[in-house]
Amino acid sequence: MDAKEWQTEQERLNMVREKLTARIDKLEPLVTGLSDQAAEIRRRFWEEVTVNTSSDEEFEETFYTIKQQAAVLSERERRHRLLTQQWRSLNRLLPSPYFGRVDFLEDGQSSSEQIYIGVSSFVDEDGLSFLVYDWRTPIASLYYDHSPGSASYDTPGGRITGEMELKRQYQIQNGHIRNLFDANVTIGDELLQQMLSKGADSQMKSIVATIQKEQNAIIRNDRSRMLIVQGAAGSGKTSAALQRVAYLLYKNRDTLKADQIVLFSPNPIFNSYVSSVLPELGEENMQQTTLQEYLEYWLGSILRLEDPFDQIEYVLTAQSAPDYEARLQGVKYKASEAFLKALQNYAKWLGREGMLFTGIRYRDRELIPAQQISSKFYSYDTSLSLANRVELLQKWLLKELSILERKEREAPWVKEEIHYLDNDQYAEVYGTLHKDREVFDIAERYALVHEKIRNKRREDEGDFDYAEREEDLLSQKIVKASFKPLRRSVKKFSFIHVQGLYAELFSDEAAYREKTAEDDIPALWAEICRQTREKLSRQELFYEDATPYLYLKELIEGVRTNTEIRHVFVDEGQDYSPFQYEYLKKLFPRARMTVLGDFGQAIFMQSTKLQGQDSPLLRLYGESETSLIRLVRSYRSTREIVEFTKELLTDESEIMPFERSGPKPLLTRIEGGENRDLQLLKDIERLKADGFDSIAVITKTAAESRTAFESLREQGSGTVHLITKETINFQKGVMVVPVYLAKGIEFDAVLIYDASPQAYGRENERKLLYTACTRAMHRLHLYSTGEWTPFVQALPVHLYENATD
Ligand SMILES: Nc1ncnc2c1ncn2[C@@H]1O[C@H](COP(=O)(O)OP(=O)(O)OP(=O)(O)O)[C@@H](O)[C@H]1O
Repeated sequence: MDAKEWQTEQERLNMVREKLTARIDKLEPLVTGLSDQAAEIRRRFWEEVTVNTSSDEEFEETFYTIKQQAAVLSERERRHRLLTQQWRSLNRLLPSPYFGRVDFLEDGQSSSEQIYIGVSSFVDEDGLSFLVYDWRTPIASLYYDHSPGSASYDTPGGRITGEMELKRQYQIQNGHIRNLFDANVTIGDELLQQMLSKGADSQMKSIVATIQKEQNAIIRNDRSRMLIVQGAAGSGKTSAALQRVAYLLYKNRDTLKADQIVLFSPNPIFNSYVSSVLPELGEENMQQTTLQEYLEYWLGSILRLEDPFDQIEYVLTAQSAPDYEARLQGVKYKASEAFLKALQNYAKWLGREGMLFTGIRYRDRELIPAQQISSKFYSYDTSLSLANRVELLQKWLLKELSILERKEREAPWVKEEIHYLDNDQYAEVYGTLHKDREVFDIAERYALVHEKIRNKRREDEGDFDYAEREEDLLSQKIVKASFKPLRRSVKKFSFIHVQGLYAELFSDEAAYREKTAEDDIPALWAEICRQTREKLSRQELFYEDATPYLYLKELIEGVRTNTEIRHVFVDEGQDYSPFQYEYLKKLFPRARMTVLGDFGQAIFMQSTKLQGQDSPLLRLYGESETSLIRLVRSYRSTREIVEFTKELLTDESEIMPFERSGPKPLLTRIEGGENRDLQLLKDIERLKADGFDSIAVITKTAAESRTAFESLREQGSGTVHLITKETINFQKGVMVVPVYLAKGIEFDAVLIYDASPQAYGRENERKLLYTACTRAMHRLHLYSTGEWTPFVQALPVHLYENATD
């Protein structure tokens, strides 16, 4: 780039910054002014209105003044919010107003337009000239999708075609151009190189300056009901998902709010890792949750739920347990669409027979026996759905309770209880009576007059018997309070014995076949039944049972839906079962779904394939409503690390490295665990000295993490942190972490604590090792105290270095 061009760019930058500063200066007093005004209105709110309720007119007057004051206040607050937003986005632009430029000559026009692209738009005083375009505007797509030459972009009014004459990228820091690149073929390889060679951070960063074409397609896809992204480790799936949220919020800013978008994340640390991307882009964060959190919310008060981490810990460590094989078969089966169908059939069967109810008990007696509830239930029209009949039943029960409640007022225990009431309760009843008395007095006066006229006393109106009325009211009160929990539990459907109904499914094979019309039953069904029932008898649920249990509960009680949510994002989507997807679809009937995942990292038993003919995800909304985008280029790791990790998988075609070089992965074999730990600590020190400050020692399981952590600490390392499933904040530093908790996260350097055949020997452990190794950005070390895992042994030797060589 010649100096003159650079100079021109710097001058333009100065001009834009001056205008930005001028606008900020102009806005600032308005922002503070409006805020003061709003505060003042709030402070003097009641001074401005005189409350007068002495007559209807005065009351009305007061009402309208309050309303008017509130309207003024809310208008001031709204304007304040808008101006503050503007002011914030201008301030965000100031240090680095844009990162890209394209010169575009639209067909039919005589001159080209220079389009500068930044994190938000900035329009000149004339209200027409865009000094900076928001990266989410249609025209900004040119920058991500095309190289110089013929180019086009889509607008709501149709496609605009033309010629891109220039594409330039900027690195601007505090108002100074640090770098300028003119891109030819793919955008910003150089800029991307620089971004990727930086160290890992405790927080994910936005990638708007270097979004790649395939990623842009994910971000801007707004046609499909279901968008599936199958992308290799480090290919930017999570990044694309977060920029997509920002895009959707921008594009639909009048109709979509951040809390109408929900992201299902793999674990709580991940939440903290990604939480700063959207605020960095000037948007509010969407809702973030884990499926476990959701399940806990609905089932946690009744049952103790196993979480997915305990499940995987069992799968990885309990191989020698006698019930191991059956448990694995159970996990797989309960994740399947076949089981979903079986539950649907079971619900139909229950519509005819077999419902289990819990009788309503009250003060040690059976108030409404289960048998009576059951007879009532099966007396309803069978053409009604199960849930509709349950709703009728609920109404009937509430009515029955009212009748029984009235009867109960006569019970001896109630009279007795009255004596033990405290003063407040008496006072309350007295207050009610007092009100009644006024009414009575008027009635009495009328009666006296009436009597005089007619000259006879009416017989039906006796004197108001306070004592009797008082007692009535008190017993009413006492009984009502004692019936309250019954009503509440009826409202919560506790008259249905869901636990029993779920357990019934697992009684024996013949019964299961009959109730579910299922014929493809796992071989070890008897053992699966025993395990499930035993767990339930302890008021506990396996992780694989939680979603099906909730599903059955909803088939009976009526489906819970959330119609507010418009977009559901599922990250690490390969780790959810087909069953769980069906559930999510039902739960969010008005939402579009974006699922991002990598089948190469499917380390849980209940995984789902994201692509291919047999992918249940393609069927979820039907193929015509579904788009699939594949990402194969890995941006996270160096070429050497990608080449190594890619060979760990059997299907190699799915990852391509990005051209960034570093040392080959280093294999260190050393006798004795203690020596290994010492060596590992030495290596950590060296890595730190090389400037890497996010270093992870990755183990297969949580149990192994704890042992490694203790041992490293004993060897004298005080600065190592242990990451457990309870950890919610992700911080830089040296950490020991089980692989399944490192999902979605990255580190400068990864040290695989034990790469022996004992740790990673079975086929289902291949993906664990792959997932662990793909967390590394710049350095990857593997350690073993004996043999190497067969997955490493099978690698061509030129892919790694040996520490002992
Ligand atoms: N277009 C891009 N420009 C700059 N950096 C990028 C880009 N795409 C991805 N990255 C970087 O690559 C790394 C991996 O991205 P990300 O975590 O989104 O990948 P992923 O596909 O979700 O990975 P995984 O499946 O392994 O969790 C991050 O550091 C991210 O910032």
